[in-house]
Amino acid sequence: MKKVTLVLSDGTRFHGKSFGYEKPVAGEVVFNTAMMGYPESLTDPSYAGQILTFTFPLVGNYGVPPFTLEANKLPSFMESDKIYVAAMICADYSEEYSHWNAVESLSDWLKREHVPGITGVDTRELTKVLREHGVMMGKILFDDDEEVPEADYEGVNFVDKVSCKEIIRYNEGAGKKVVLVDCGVKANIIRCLIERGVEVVRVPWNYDYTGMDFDGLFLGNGPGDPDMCQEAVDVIKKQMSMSRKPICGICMGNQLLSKAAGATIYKLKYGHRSHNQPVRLVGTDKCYITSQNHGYAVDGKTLGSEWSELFVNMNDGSNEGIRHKTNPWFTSQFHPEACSGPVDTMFMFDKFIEELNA
Ligand SMILES: NC(=O)CC[C@H](N)C(=O)O
Repeated sequence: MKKVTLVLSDGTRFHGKSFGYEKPVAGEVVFNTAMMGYPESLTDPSYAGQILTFTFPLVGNYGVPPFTLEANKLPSFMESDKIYVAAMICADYSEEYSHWNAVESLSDWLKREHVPGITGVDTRELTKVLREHGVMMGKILFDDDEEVPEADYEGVNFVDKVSCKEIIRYNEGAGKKVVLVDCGVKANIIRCLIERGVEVVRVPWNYDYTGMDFDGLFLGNGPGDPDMCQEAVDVIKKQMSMSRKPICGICMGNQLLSKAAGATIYKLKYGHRSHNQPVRLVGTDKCYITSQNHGYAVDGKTLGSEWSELFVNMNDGSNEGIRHKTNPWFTSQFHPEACSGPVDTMFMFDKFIEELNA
């Protein structure tokens, strides 16, 4: 295994060994504390532009599932059609694997998709650095004097890079029609809607759907800074001024609806990326354990007077969703579709379908 170095923007260096594709890359270095789910995380388009550190030490031991498509054309085991992270980092890569659906090793997959992977890194120390300093840009170098393509995270419109370019329809003629705004949507969000018997019309992130014939609007997840997506916010505002059709949003969807509701966005120090984020349903003592992957947050205090917070994070008090006081418009910052992670908040989809049929 070739030696490789991660250099953070503050100059901190971490050394490890390469087990993926060998090319220098740069990206925002983030960490996820989940214990499993690397096929789903690596293919989650919300990680575009980021170097993902897995804090759970052992990675690769259950291999990689095949890229097969279901009848509805969604990938059976992945969250999209390819790996979106710029690179991945772990402490102890296992080339040996065992799992009922594994067809290749993580190393072979990364190499085939031209994505670097580093093992042997002290990921506890790296995570401490990121927690204390906040997330930072980083470079992965195979030789010390290597030229790395320049990369930025802030100020880049990653959504435009990963969104579909044309309308895609699922479950045509099924019944109620849902417009799904694709900011980089995960497959399981689409699957959760299809399973509930609706037709899904997936549109590009900046598409003006307000003139279309549909019953409800769904705003999906996506990478990068929501402030880069003003075009999407303007269409949401237009839609809200025209009708009170149900609207639901997840993650980036929460941020975009909140912006349309007048709220401002700020960057979290090191984000929420894990399977065990506790959120409280506002006005109750009910707490849910949720799957999350986000670096930005809604400032709940800046929401318009017609809106209130729906969920708050029990670790840091940050916003985890909003609701309109009279119209069926609501969101979550967490991922009710899981994939991977706990499925305790699937009721978000049921609630949306209930509103469609109300
Ligand atoms: N998963 C998402 O939709 C993430 C939203 C946004 N890119 C953030 O980091 O906050």
